[in-house]
Amino acid sequence: MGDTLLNYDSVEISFNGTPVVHNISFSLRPGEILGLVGESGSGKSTLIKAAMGLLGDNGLVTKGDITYKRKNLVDMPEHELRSIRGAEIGMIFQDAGASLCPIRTIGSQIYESMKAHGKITRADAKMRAMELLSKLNFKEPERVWDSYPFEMSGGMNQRAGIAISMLMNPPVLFADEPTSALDVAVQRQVVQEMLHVRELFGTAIIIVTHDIGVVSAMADTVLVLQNGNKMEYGPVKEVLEHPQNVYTKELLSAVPKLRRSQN
Ligand SMILES: Nc1ncnc2c1ncn2[C@@H]1O[C@H](COP(=O)(O)OP(=O)(O)OP(=O)(O)O)[C@@H](O)[C@H]1O
Repeated sequence: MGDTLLNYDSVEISFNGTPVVHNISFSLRPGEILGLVGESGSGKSTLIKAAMGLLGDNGLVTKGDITYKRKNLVDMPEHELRSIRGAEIGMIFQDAGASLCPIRTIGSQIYESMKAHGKITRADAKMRAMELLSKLNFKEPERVWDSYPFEMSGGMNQRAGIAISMLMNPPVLFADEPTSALDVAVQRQVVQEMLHVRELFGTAIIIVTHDIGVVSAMADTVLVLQNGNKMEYGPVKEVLEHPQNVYTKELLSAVPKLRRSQN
């Protein structure tokens, strides 16, 4: 697996000494989109938080390794992890609007986050942001820059959140339930934007979702989790068309909301 970017090898994660994620292995190649699916509490968020060193005080990777570009993230000191987060591995969450500061414009927040990663003037930050927002087909990039989060719809905030996380051009993007707070039409726009990001920048994406429809619309590979255990893992077509176990079949019985053919 020469060109693997991110690799989970026999990972166990525990909270307060009790394992909640068991023996999980998978890998992510440049430009690959992996769907991480499973019901609430199955360990999806915990798996991606572990790579970022965001498990909190009582959470720990108790077995196995998580490597990014061959560096082990599991025992990496916090100051090194900080330089990985954002610049190497970008993150977007369920509700970008809520994670944006309500009393500052999107433009100020973009400028702040770019300044945190290196010296840049406000004018240069704005230029880079305008360029990126245009590439991602935002109709009025200037308006996004000048808006407060409450002035934009949930879908626009989510799309802006994705664009902001791409300003550093990270090779990997973690998207934790990025569509679940949105209605179906807007979900489709967010899925389109993530596909566009992959197309433009070759970004590898792990999308955490409980929506098999989102997985079938955008993922190349899928990992199905139940109670912290790997139920299935493989190419999306194979897993969705020929699920091997009852749990996956049950998940699939929910009507997919999005399909590749509708995009
Ligand atoms: N900080 C924590 N302290 C203790 N237990 C935790 C903590 N965070 C998660 N857990 C436990 O780890 C398990 C996996 O949780 P996790 O949030 O990763 O699931 P999930 O699949 O992402 O669920 P959801 O879809 O609801 O976000 C659950 O049993 C949860 O209770």
